[in-house]
Amino acid sequence: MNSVLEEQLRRELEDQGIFCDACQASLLIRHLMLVIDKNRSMNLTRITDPADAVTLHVVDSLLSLACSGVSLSVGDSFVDMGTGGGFPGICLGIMTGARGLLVDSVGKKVLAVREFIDELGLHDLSATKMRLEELPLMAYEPQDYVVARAVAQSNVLIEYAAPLLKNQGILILEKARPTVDEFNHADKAAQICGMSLVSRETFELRDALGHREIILYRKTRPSRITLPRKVGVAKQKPLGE
Ligand SMILES: C[S@@+](CC[C@H](N)C(=O)[O-])C[C@H]1O[C@@H](n2cnc3c(N)ncnc32)[C@H](O)[C@@H]1O
Repeated sequence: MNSVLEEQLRRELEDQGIFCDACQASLLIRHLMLVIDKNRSMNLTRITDPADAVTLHVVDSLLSLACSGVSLSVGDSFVDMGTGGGFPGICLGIMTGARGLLVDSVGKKVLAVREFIDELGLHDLSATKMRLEELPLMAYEPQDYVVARAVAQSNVLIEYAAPLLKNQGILILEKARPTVDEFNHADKAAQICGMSLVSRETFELRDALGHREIILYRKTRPSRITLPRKVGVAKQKPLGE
């Protein structure tokens, strides 16, 4: 079963221009199977058909690696904001060897992600239970990359990410179909938070399973406001709206 899924995964990633070796494919599918298994006792995903989950979770989590503005690799650091069952953080860690901190406010999800990390032997990844607004107040080093998939509107994510990134650090947003309004709000929030748009690339998942956009922002200057704002304010009074 796993070997069929590994082949499917490698083929679909290759179609997106992403090379995945046999060892990486094996780890990525083992993570997916751990998620599907854990999903029997807690809510991590609605997608439980393994072949669909390969596309909609694993391939989807890795599309940013096809973007020319992303060169995440060993020695780089990243934060996965709102990791859920480890998407995209565990997938990116397996594919790149980068040092990742996977963050979620739900303790049960973080415990599950820690189990997955231990089981897969991913020593460069760790998971912590925290609100994203509180993360910059902890003594974490400024990050090379911050990523988020399916967590909040782009302007909110830009506000969460700005104080986590080092100068020239990159924010990777994975979106289905952002509206013109969402994009305009993000643009204004980026100006306030000291971020600049780098690129916006579109991808199609196999068999019309989904249209995706990977939007990159770069931290280029200090924020015009003090960040982070208090917990909850980013969503209650979103920047740029
Ligand atoms: C829809 S899930 C997506 C999970 C995962 N990124 C994925 O693509 O499967 C959104 C996750 O973000 C987390 N989240 C949302 N807002 C958060 C915040 N302010 N701080 C920490 N985690 C947050 C939620 O607990 C949830 O696990």
